[in-house]
Formats: sequence, structure tokens, C-alpha cells
Amino acid sequence: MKFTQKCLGNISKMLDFYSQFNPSPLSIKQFIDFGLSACERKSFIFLRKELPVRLANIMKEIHLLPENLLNMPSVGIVNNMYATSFEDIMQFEKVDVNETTLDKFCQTLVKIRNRHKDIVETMAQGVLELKESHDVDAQTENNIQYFLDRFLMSRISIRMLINQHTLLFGNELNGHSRHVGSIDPSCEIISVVKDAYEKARLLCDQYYLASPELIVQQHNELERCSQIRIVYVPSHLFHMLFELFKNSMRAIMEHHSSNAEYPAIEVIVSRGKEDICVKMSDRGGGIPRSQMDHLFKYMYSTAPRPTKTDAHTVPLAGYGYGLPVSRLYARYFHGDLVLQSCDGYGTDAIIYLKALSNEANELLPIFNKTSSKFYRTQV
Ligand SMILES: O=C(O)CCCOc1c(F)cc(-c2c(C(=O)NCc3ccc(C(=O)O)cc3)noc2-c2cc(Cl)c(O)cc2O)cc1F
Repeated sequence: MKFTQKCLGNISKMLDFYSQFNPSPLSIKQFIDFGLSACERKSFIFLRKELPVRLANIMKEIHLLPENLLNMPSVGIVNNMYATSFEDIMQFEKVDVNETTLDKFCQTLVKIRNRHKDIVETMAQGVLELKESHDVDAQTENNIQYFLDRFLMSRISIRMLINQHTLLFGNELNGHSRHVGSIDPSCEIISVVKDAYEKARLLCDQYYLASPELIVQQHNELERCSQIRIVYVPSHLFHMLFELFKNSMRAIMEHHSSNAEYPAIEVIVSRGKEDICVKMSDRGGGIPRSQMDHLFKYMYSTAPRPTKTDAHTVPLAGYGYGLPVSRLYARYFHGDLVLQSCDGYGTDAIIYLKALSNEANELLPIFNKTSSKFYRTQV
């Protein structure tokens, strides 16, 4: 069914209302402080407004997408999912706060999280449908890059709010007693590095029957001899590191395919006054400077879906969104992920994280005249 015919029903008025508000970014410190006081009613009151604001902001942006993309079947599915989830939350807009509504709210959040769990793949399928059915000009490609960065960042932020509430107040056990929701107040970075390396090494050994070793060091400028720890979401850090290890291993194994020896991957974790950095260096042959930007492009990297059953699919290859999404995770709390490659030698990937939790604020896309203008006036 054409997108324009899709009936948004009575929610379009509420979408207009809630999209007038800017999302309210929270810092990791605020997440922790709130989580330690853990008041379910306050969380409910905050979320029953903030979740519709964040959903409405990104839904208004979906409606500004180029018609060609908007009418792709998979994009229609995503739009309907968001409309359904928006309606689910609207049920709680004016209800009395009691035990029953709090339990129902938690169940609704879990339902929404499950509904949206494959949205990245569904969106990637929509981009693939567009590539296969239309010529995509530079302006459309730019619009899609701009939109997907914002759409996927919005999704990270909505899942963060849902996870905090369901882990703090739902029946889910987060399995780590000291964690505050999904946040580890004392996340030991080197442990996450080693965990991500071992998981990527498993895939590498399965496909290449060998894998590069890991050399990891740390340099703590502030407290010389102690482990470098951060208040952070371990699953976000794992996601970034796992992606980078897969890419480094793929480059090393392909570049040294005729050798019996493989150069180790070197990781340095450093802590300064402002930043914590995780630098991953490999000798995988590197990429020409002219090709570097492609790695973060959704359109360029949208490869045909790797068939799950095809045993010969390179297990280190995904849908091509691994790197841009990893950079969004780094940027979500005002960090970054950058690549420096030396063609013919190897690649350094650096994850920058805010050392101080009060500076690690959510970076949220805001739907407004500026963002709308971007879709209309791209040259
Ligand atoms: O499918 C996915 O999701 C993973 C998508 C991603 O798949 C890639 C992948 F894992 C690794 C590389 C790659 C190459 C390569 O491949 N070099 C050989 C070549 C030589 C010439 C040219 C050229 O002329 O164009 C291009 C590459 N060299 O360094 C890296 C490299 C890339 C990243 Cl992001 C990293 O963190 C570490 C690395 O060592 C490229 C990928 F693209």
C-alpha cells in the first residue's frame, strides 16, 4: 500500500503535538543517580512523555524521506511499527498511576522493544529495495545517510530508556548486582576488550582456521598503576569492539592469506583528564584514503543479505551497517569512533569515550525546521 495512503488515523494530531517538544538528553550520571534512587512512579511519569516525544520526533522525519524510499515495502513496515508503538504508549497518557498501570507499562515497553528488535535489518532491506528498483542520485544518498544516522541514534536512545526502566523495575534480572540498569558504574575496559576479542576470534577461527593474537596494554595518566574503569554501558562498548575486531581480523587474514604467521592486533587503552581512548592497531594492509569514507556509508555498504544458511558466508561480514552503527554508539554519549588507515600497511581504529559521567550526555536528533530543511534543500 502506498505510504501516502497509509492512514495514520487519529495519531497524526498527537504526533504533531509531541513532535513540538525537543527530546530531553540525559547524562550517564543522571541515569546512575536516578537508578540509585529508583522510583518507578517518577520513571513512568518521565517516560510516558519522553518516549512519545522521541518517537514523534523521528516519525516526523520518516515522513520527510524521499518518496522512492518511503514507498519501499520495508520502510512501510518500519513506519507502521513506530505508529503502533506510539499508540501503545499513548494508552498511558492520562491514566492514574497505580500498581496495575505500572506493571502494564513495563509489559508494554518489553512488547515495544521486541517489536523493534530487527528494525536495523528491516531498514537495510528497505535501502536495498530502493537500490534494486531505482537509480539513487547523490542527493538521495546524502538524505539517506543523514536520516539513517539520526534514525539509528534515536533508536539507540529509545532502547536505552526502555532498558533502564525494565531492568530497574521489571522482572528482568540484569545478572550483575552492581549494575544500575544497563550501566556498569565501574566497567573495566580491558575485560570488555578481551571478551570482544575472544568472541570475534571464534568466528575468525571457524572461517579462516586461524586468527591473529591480541596484545593489550593500558596507560592510566591519572592513576598510574590501577585498571582503567569507566561508568558506561558495557553492551555498547562490546558492540563497538566486536565490530572493530572482526574488521581487523578480516583484513589481517585476507592480507596475509599466503602466510603461516599473522601479525597480532595491538590494543592500547589510555585515560586522560577528559577522554578514555581505546586504540586498535592492525597490520591488515590498510585501505586507500579514497575508499575510507565508503566504510561509514549505509548506501555503499548495503550488501545483499548474508544468507543465514549459507555456510560459506564470510562470518565476519554483516549487513554493512556494523561500522556506522558502532560510531553511533560511540557518539551517543558524546564520544566518537575514528579510523586512520595506512594503505599497504594497516589500520588504526580509535574509540573515544568521555572519562567523566557528567559530561557523557546523550546526543539526540531533534526534529525541527533545520532538520526538515536539510531534506528539502540538499544540493
Ligand atoms: O560486512 C560488514 O559489515 C563489514 C564491512 C567492513 O569490511 C571490511 C573489513 F572488515 C576490513 C577492511 C579493511 C581493509 C581492506 O579490506 N583492505 C583491502 C582493500 C584494498 C583496496 C581497496 C580498494 O581499493 O577499494 C579496499 C580494500 N584494510 O583495513 C581494513 C580495516 C577496516 C576497518 Cl573498519 C577496521 O576497523 C580495521 C581494518 O583493518 C575493509 C572492509 F570493508
